[in-house]
Amino acid sequence: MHCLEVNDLVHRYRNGDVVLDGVTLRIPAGSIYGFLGPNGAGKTTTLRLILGLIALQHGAISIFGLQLAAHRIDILRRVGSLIESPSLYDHLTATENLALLQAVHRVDEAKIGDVLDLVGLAGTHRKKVGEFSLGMKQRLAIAVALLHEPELLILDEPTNGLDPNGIVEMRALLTRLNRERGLTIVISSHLLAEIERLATHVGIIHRGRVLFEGTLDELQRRRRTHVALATNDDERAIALLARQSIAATIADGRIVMPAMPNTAIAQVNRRLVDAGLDVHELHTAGDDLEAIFMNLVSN
Ligand SMILES: Nc1ncnc2c1ncn2[C@@H]1O[C@H](COP(=O)(O)OP(=O)(O)OP(=O)(O)O)[C@@H](O)[C@H]1O
Repeated sequence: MHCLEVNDLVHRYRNGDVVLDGVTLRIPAGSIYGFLGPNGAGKTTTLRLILGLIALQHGAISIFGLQLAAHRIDILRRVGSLIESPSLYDHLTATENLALLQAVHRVDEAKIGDVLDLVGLAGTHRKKVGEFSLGMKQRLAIAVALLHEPELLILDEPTNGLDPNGIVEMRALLTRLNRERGLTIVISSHLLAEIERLATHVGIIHRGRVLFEGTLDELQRRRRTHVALATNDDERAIALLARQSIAATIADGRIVMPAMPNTAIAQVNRRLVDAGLDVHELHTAGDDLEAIFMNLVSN
């Protein structure tokens, strides 16, 4: 069952070019869906349309099997989101911030403690949000999004600006929400590495068009691999490899060779070492997001 279906969205900002050009997405219930694309690809615009924050110009959106256009209020009551910067009051504590929204959503007061526990902010007590780290603020923003117990959580680049520790915490939180509460999560990002560690499904958007949609496994299968090598004399190494008919080039300070089986990699290593070279690094690596885009676009 799809929790969210987006069909043929076309969007153009006033006096601007087309920024979404037929975007169709299928987000399975219970998935963590990574919505990937470089800056300016159209991720935020798509998410704004899904949340009814900007007017739909063309196409259709259905959430929980209901058309957004006809059931907007009922649907959005069941959706939590974090898009753009969260509106939090710096001079209030986490509990006080949530208490304001508790009144708006008319949820039980006990829910405040629940969501603070869930995002790991239960111990902040009298600390004002103005004194929070960025990671704590982001987690509080997620607590805000969770207060009314949504079934679908939509997050636009929630790890932007977080340090590595904050990113790890955010990933752990989202995985827990998905596994323990069965929440469907859509998370946008421009970082493949981030999505790879988190998502079950992936949609890749580039210049307003969806280039790929499928499971993470399907994406990995499309990902071309290569062998990366670093030595103390890369030019000599390339010459030695050429003699074995291995086409090697230098990219990003490393020698890059076509993918090969482990036995062939071991043989390359042996030949280089026998020739007196020091091998600092030798491993199989996958394309990065940029290379995946190039591959998808050129296909
Ligand atoms: N309010 C706006 N008015 C005019 N153009 C806009 C507006 N918002 C976004 N755009 C343009 O629409 C295109 C898509 O932007 P969008 O923010 O949806 O992309 P994105 O994938 O979320 O990128 P980023 O990661 O940089 O936020 C960009 O070219 C952007 O300049």
